[in-house]
Amino acid sequence: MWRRRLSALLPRTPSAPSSYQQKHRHILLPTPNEKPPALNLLRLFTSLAGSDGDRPFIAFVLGGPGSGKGTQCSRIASDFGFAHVSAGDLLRNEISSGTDKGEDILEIIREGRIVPSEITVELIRKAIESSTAKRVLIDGFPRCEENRIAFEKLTGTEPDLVIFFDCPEDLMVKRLLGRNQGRVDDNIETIKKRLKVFESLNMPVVNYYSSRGKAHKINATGTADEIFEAVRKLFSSLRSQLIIEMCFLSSDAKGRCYEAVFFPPEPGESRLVEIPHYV
Ligand SMILES: Nc1ncnc2c1ncn2[C@@H]1O[C@H](COP(=O)(O)OP(=O)(O)OP(=O)(O)O)[C@@H](O)[C@H]1O
Ligand SMILES: O=c1ccn([C@@H]2O[C@H](COP(=O)(O)O)[C@@H](O)[C@H]2O)c(=O)[nH]1
Ligand SMILES: [Mg+2]
Repeated sequence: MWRRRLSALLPRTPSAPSSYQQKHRHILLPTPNEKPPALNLLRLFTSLAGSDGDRPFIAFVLGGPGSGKGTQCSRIASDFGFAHVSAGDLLRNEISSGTDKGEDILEIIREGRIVPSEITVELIRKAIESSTAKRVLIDGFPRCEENRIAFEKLTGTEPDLVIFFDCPEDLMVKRLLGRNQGRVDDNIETIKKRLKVFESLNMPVVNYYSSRGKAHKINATGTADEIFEAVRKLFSSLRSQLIIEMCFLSSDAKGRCYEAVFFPPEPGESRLVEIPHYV
C-alpha cells in the first residue's frame, strides 16, 4: 500500500543529520517576519518518527461513543494539519450511496454492532490513499481486535500514535442524546448496545496499544476547549518523537541552501536552519 516512495522522486538521498543539524535543529526563527527567502523548491519530504517515510503519519483516535472523538479530531485537523478520516462517516457515506452493502451497514449501525473489517479497512485505505496529507487521524477505528489485525495486515503498518479519550458512561450518554444530528444510533436502546460493544470489543484495542506504549489517555470530561488543551499538551510532550517535516530548499540569492523544519505542535511555528554542507 505504501509504495509511493517520495525519496525516489528526489534528486539526492537525505543523509543522516549532521552534527550541525543536530545542534541547531531547534533554532527558532529570530523574528516572526523573517521568513525564508523565496526559494525554488528542491525537494520536499516528510520524515516521520516511527514510520519509514513512505506513508503518512497515522494516529488512531479512540474512545467511547460520545466521548468527543469527532469534536477533537476537527480541532486537531485544523490546528495541526491532519486529514480527518472518520470511519463512521465513511460507513454513513456508503449508506447514502444506496448500495446493497449500504443497506447492510445501516442495519449493523442501527444495532450498534461492528461492520465487517474488510469493508471498513478498505474504505479507510482508499481514504488515506486518495489524500495527499502527510498526517492522518483515523477517528473511531479500530473498533475491535479483528479490525486492528485486519488493518495492520493490509497496510503492513501500525499507527504511530493512539489517542484515547476517556469519558464516563453517564456523560457520554448525555452528550449523545443531545447531539441532534439525526443519527439512527443516537437513541437510548442503541446507545446502550454501543456502550457494551465499546467495553467488550473496543477497550481491548486500547489496552493492546497501551501495552505497546502507543496509547495516550486524555481525560474527556471537561469542555471541548479544556480537552483540546490536554491534546495540545500531549502533542507538545511528544514533539521530539513525533513529526518532523523537512523542506529542502534550493539556494537563495546568496547561494545558500536552507532546510526549513516545520513542527506542527505550535500552529504556524517553523524553524529555519542553514545547512552548510548543502551550500
Ligand atoms: N467536551 C464536550 N462537552 C460537551 N459536549 C461535547 C464535548 N465534546 C463533544 N460534545 C458534544 O457531544 C456530542 C458527541 O460528540 P462527538 O460527536 O464529538 O463524539 P464522538 O466520540 O465522535 O461520538 P461517536 O462515537 O458517536 O461518533 C456532540 O453533540 C458534541 O457537540
Ligand atoms: O470502524 C468502525 C467505525 C464505526 N462502525 C459503526 O458505525 C457506528 C458509528 O460510528 P462512529 O464512530 O460512532 O461514528 C458504530 O457504532 C459502528 O456500528 C464500525 O462498525 N466500525
Ligand atoms: Mg464521531
